[in-house]
Amino acid sequence: MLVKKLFTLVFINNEDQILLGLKKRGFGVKKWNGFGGKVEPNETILEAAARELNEECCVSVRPSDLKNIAHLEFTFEGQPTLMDVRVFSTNVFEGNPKETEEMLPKWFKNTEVPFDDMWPDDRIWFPYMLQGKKFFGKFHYEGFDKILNYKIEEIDCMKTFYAGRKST
Ligand SMILES: Nc1[nH]c(=O)nc2c1ncn2[C@H]1C[C@H](O)[C@@H](COP(=O)(O)OP(=O)(O)OP(=O)(O)O)O1
Repeated sequence: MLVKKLFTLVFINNEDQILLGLKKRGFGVKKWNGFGGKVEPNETILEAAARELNEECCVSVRPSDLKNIAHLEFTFEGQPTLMDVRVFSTNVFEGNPKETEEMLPKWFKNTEVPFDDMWPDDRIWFPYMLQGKKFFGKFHYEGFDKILNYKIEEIDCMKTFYAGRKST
């Protein structure tokens, strides 16, 4: 049986730019990605998303300004963990992104996202996000570089999507 672990992933948008961070250590090291991490037992998912963003690049958002735009699931061949990732975005934020021990933040034009240095799945689902669509994606990996199979679908309403799931 798969053990689900809940994560957040936050993207900050500013006109035609998106804020990404180069992960300096741990899971996904040397890859550009949004900001996020595990949800602690004493916080809501939105609080966790805002906290991780602030810890990783010193940008502040109000949890209520975060829009849930997608849900992603990642599994790895031969491993019992399912990474359950809630994806959020917002263009309402405060502060200039600053480098931290975990992340080096940088603004990228929406047309110049560095897919060669990101998770391979990002190339598949970023176009949905950049077009303002809501979506669900499910990716099964061999190791961390090869996608064995995947599924992606557009969603009308995230609330309805979560209501139809057994948990989270
Ligand atoms: N295949 C993938 N594609 C993607 O775009 N983002 C992924 C991904 N797999 C994981 N992520 C994201 C989800 C989450 O935001 C982040 C992983 O979180 P971390 O391991 O950095 O968590 P924490 O910051 O809580 O960890 P520690 O502080 O090191 O305990 O990477």
